[in-house]
Amino acid sequence: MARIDLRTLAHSYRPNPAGRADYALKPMDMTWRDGGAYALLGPSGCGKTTLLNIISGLLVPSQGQVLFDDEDVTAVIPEDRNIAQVFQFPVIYDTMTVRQNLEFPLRNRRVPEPEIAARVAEIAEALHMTEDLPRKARGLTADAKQKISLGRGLVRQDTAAILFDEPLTVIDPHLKWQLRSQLKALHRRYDFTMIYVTHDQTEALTFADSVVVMHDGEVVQVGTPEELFERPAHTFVGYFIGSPGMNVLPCTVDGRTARVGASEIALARAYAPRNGKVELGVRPEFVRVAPAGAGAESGGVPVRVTGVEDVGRYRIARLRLEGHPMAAILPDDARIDGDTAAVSFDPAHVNVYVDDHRVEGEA
Ligand SMILES: Nc1ncnc2c1ncn2[C@@H]1O[C@H](COP(=O)(O)OP(=O)(O)OP(=O)(O)O)[C@@H](O)[C@H]1O
Repeated sequence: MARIDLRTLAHSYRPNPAGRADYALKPMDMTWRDGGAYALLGPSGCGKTTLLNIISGLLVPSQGQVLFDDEDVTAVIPEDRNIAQVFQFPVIYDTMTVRQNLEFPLRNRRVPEPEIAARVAEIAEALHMTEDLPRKARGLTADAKQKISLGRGLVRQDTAAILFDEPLTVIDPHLKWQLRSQLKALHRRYDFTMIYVTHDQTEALTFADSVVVMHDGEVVQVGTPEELFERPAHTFVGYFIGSPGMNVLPCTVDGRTARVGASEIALARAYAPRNGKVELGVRPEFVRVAPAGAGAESGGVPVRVTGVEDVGRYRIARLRLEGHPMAAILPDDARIDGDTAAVSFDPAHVNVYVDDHRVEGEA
């Protein structure tokens, strides 16, 4: 497996790109650690597949370099890059047996026969496919066929990295979590460098040690699931991760106080007044809702209650603070009477953003 470095990489599908908006990938520098399990997460059209195809060599970037263990492979064709790629839909040989399908990538590399047999048995066992080995692929379900694709991606030991492009899209939801944990177990066992593309936050957060969040052609944060939750580096990460996403409220800051309209909110750190678009971000999990009137002395600010939704695992209060919509997750025993209430925020979990980027305050 290899470490992958992207140096001032950018890509435009246009022949003569004029400005940033013409780039599907804006200039980026990034390192993918050898043996890392990464999820590449972002909404449709943010550039995930473009980035993956540049790493695999299916696409040559308009600028910058791709390095595998310090070797520049930007101009190297996919076959010579030693990358395994698993796509959304099964890529297998229907007329071959499952065993032959799994053996194929190894035969191609002239791996000795005893090694092929051992490796295929190991991967089939890890994917719970041992009994299917003698069967023709043609007669299998879509799920089983995609498992063969995963197996073909995982079977080689000499790949620089394994790239997965939304590989569980066609898989039955019941099987999804099972396959995800099998992939994770295989990662622990073999230490593959894995990049797993998805637009599904649950899939990303359960699979990866490190999540790379993309938005509009840019990597806006690389972090552990906890970091993305606790300290979203960009307001987009706040919206995109979490359900409901982070509340983002326009404010001004001065010292340890943020002001949203006439309401004052305490901050854990001190901030100099800032120009530009200043906002505070607080997750619905860190908003406490109290009866109206639990006001100034307890740090609460008045809100209007526009609704309470029961989503099964918890209830969500929909509120308006100085006219701005926001949400709070309610503990089981919380009661809301009428259409007004007071909210307070846990200062340690209030983030401040300037022009969408998180800024650090002074201790
Ligand atoms: N071959 C192409 N020619 C021109 N534009 C393209 C091409 N492929 C992708 N794009 C554009 O580049 C941008 C990024 O697309 P990309 O497929 O990389 O996004 P994605 O995050 O993988 O989306 P999805 O999850 O829908 O696959 C989009 O605006 C898309 O329309």
